[in-house]
Amino acid sequence: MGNTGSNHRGIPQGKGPNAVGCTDFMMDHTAQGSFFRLYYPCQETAKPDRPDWVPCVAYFNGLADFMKINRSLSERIFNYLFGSFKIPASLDAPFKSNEKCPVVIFSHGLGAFRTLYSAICAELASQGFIVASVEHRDESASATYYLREKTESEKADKTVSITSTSAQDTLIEEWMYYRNLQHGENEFTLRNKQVKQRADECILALDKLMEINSGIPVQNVLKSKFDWTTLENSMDLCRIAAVGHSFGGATVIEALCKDVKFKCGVALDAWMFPLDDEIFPRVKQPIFFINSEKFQWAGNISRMKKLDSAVIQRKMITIRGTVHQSFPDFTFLTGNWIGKLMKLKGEIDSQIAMDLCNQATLAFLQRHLGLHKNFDQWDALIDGQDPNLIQGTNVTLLQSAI
Ligand SMILES: CCN(CC)CCN(C[C@]12C[C@](c3ccc(C(F)(F)F)cc3)(C1)C2)C(=O)Cn1c(SCc2ccc(F)cc2)nc(=O)c2c1C=CC2
Repeated sequence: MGNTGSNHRGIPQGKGPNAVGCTDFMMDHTAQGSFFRLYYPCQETAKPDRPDWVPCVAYFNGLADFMKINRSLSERIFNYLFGSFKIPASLDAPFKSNEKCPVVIFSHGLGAFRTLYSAICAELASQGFIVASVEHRDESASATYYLREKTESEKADKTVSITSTSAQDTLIEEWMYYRNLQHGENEFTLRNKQVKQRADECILALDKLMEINSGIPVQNVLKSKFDWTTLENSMDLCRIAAVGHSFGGATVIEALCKDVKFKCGVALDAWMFPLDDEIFPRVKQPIFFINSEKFQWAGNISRMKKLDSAVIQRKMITIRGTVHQSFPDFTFLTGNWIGKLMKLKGEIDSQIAMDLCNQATLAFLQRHLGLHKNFDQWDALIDGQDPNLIQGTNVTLLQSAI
C-alpha cells in the first residue's frame, strides 16, 4: 500500500541488524567548514526520538526557489505534504557497534541537501556503516546555512533576529540558497568549479571523521547531546567509500580522483556534465554506476563509458521503471498518482527499487572494501541479474558517441 497519508512511516527503516542513530556536525563558523549529518549504528532505544526529515522551513523556501515556484504557496504545500515526516533514525542516540565500522561519505544532488537521502544512508548504517551525508556550500544545495559570530554592531543592535536558543545568542544563522545560472554565464565553468569544491568538502568531512576516530577533541558548533568521543576507534579507515546522487555522482568521481583514501565509489544516476574529460584516466578505483531508466541520455552514458577499464572494475546497471527521483526520499512521501505526476515515482514500486539499489551497493562495497559480511548474497545484482535490472544501460548509444 503506498504511503498515502502523511505519516512518519513514510521513509523505510534500514533492514540491517543495527538500530540507526543520526546527529549533525558543523565544524566551525564559516561557509568553508565541514557540515554533515552522521548516520551510525546505535543502541536500541525504546522510545526513539525521530528528527524531522526537513530540519527547518528555510529548506522548503530554498526548494521553492530551486523549483522556481512561489515561496509562500510552496511553504504551505510542502508543510502539508512533507511537514510531518520523520527520519528512520534516532536523534543523537548513543553509538554502538561491536566492530570497527566501514565509512561512507554521501554527496547530495543539485537542489538537494544533507537530509534527503535517509533511506539510503539509514540502510547503510543499519548494515554497520558510519555514513556522513555532506551538506555542500557550493550554492548547489537548495539551502544551507552556517552559524557565524555576531559583529560588534550586531551585538549592539538588539533588534537583529538571533537564533532561538540562548546558548547561541552570539551566533547568527547565515543562509545560502541555490545559485541559478546567471544570464550568459557558462554552465560548465560554474558546475566544474562546484564539483571541485564538492569533492574537497567530501575529503574535509572524511578528515574530520578521521580526527574524531583518533580521539582528537573536535569542536561541533551545533550544540547537541551526542557525545562525539564515543566514536573514538570506531571506524575502519581502510574501508572508506564515496556514494552520491546525480551531481553527487560526479562528485564521487572527482573525490576518488583527488583522494585515494576512497577505495571505491557508487554513483547513483550520475550527472557527468560537470567533470573534465582529463580526470577520467586518473581515477584508479572501482566505480559502480546505478542508473534510472528515464534520466539518462547518450551523451551522459558515453562519458561514463570513458571510465571503462580492462583492469579496474567499472560496473553499470539500470533499474527498470525508475526515474531520477527514485533515489532521494521524496519517492516514498506521496501517494502513487501524485508521485508519478510529479516524477517522484517511476512505474516500479519505490521500495523494490530502493532495495535493489541498496543491495547492489552493499554487494559492490563488500567486494571492493573487503568486508566479511553476507552482502555477497547480492553479487548477481552487480551484473544486472534480476528481472527488474538491466545490465549496463537501456540508452542506445549514438555511433559517434561511443
Ligand atoms: C527547476 C528546473 N531545473 C533546476 C535546475 C531542474 C530541476 N530538477 C528536476 C527536479 C528536482 C525536482 C523535484 C524535487 C522535489 C520535489 C518535491 F515536490 F517533492 F519537493 C519535486 C520535484 C525538480 C525534480 C533537477 O535538477 C534534477 N536534478 C537533480 S534533482 C536532486 C534533488 C533536488 C531536490 C530534491 F528535493 C531532491 C532531489 N539533481 C541533480 O544533481 C541534477 C538534476 C539535473 C541535472 C543534475
